[in-house]
Amino acid sequence: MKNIHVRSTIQSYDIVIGNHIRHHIKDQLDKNYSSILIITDSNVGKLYAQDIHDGLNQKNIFIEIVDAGEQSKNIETFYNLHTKAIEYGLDRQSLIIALGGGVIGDLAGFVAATYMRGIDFIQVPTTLLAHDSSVGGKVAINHDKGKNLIGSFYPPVLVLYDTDTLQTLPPKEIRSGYAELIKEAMLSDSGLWNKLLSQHLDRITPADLEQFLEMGIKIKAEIVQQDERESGVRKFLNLGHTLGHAIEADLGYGVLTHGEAVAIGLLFAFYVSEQELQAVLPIQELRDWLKRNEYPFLVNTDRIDELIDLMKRDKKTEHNQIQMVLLNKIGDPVTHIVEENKLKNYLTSFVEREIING
Ligand SMILES: NC(=O)c1ccc[n+]([C@@H]2O[C@H](COP(=O)([O-])OP(=O)(O)OC[C@H]3O[C@@H](n4cnc5c(N)ncnc54)[C@H](O)[C@@H]3O)[C@@H](O)[C@H]2O)c1
Ligand SMILES: O=C(O)C(=O)C[C@@H](O)[C@H](O)[C@H](O)COP(=O)(O)O
Ligand SMILES: [Zn+2]
Repeated sequence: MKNIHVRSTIQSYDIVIGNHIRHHIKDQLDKNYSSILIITDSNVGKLYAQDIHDGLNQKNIFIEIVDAGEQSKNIETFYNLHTKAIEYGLDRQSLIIALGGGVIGDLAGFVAATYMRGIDFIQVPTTLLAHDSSVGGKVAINHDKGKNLIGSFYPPVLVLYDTDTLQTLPPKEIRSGYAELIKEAMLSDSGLWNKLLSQHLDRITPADLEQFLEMGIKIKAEIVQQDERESGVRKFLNLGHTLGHAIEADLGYGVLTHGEAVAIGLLFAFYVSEQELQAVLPIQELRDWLKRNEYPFLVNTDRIDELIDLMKRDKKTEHNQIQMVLLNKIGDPVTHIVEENKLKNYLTSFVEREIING
């Protein structure tokens, strides 16, 4: 079992990583909660909700199951969960457990952040992608006009990462989580980039995945500890997301996974870095790796204007100026204002080069 401590100005917490630790969640609680609401989704609930329930070994445990998928990160599901919390009689000494991937972590975390102005919550991540989403305290739901536009910074009291649950994760979701690992690798000079790109996802071992997941968590934790509320270096964690989020909203939430959309965004960030910063980057290596590993290159090619509008609504936009995270080289990110007309030209030629002719 490994323990990574995350310092927070709001609420510091531990990330406990281990195999089969979901059965022993009670050992990690340092409070006596009046009641516990486990929020999970229709896939994860079937597999792991009972284990968590039994591992808690107390009275007043409730389970709420939402439909699996990105569409559940919406205002209606959020409201319904509040209704359930009220009906179950949750009070300020109650706990919410987010059991699932990033959708559940973001959704249940935002319910916890807002129920009675905030009650404790624990992240029990079950996807590879959640090495990113369960750390750092960003919780949110989507709006039709953009990703995560309604949310808060609200850290969990604990992250309990049972890596055994990754065994049941479909290959598509491994691919999705791996894209966020590649993002973290681009931000760091830890050697993770070479390690990740030397793998093929069909042949990756659980031990390798666990090692990468831990490295990803450490890179993320290091950044959020320096800038919890994203006024500076935390923006780097948004590498690939200016376009990635726009693609997700434009295609309709859930058409691509978050990681698949971010992967396209990462390639675009390389492309814009070459144009704007004259950076020399391993763009060919990334493109080839993504193709070899069957990442879908899907963008509505006739909706460039709509994509630019969505990119303008990105949370990094200030005074109407679009800000992207670019790279001078691997391990050397910068935030950079990209003028709108130039961005439109870059996106048009990127789409022609990578999506239409790719
Ligand atoms: N808060 C943050 O800092 C942050 C960071 C990155 C991403 N995100 C958000 O995370 C979300 C994506 O998270 P995700 O990729 O984990 O998606 P997800 O939660 O939808 O999970 C992906 C799919 O895998 C299934 N699943 C989950 N765990 C499983 C398991 N162990 N076995 C079998 N099936 C399992 C789910 O039911 C779902 O169908 C997006 O909404 C994204 O915006 C948030
Ligand atoms: O933790 C962060 O900060 C990130 O940007 C991590 C991203 O991978 C994640 O998708 C996050 O939810 C995006 O945040 P947003 O503020 O752009 O919605
Ligand atoms: Zn992300």
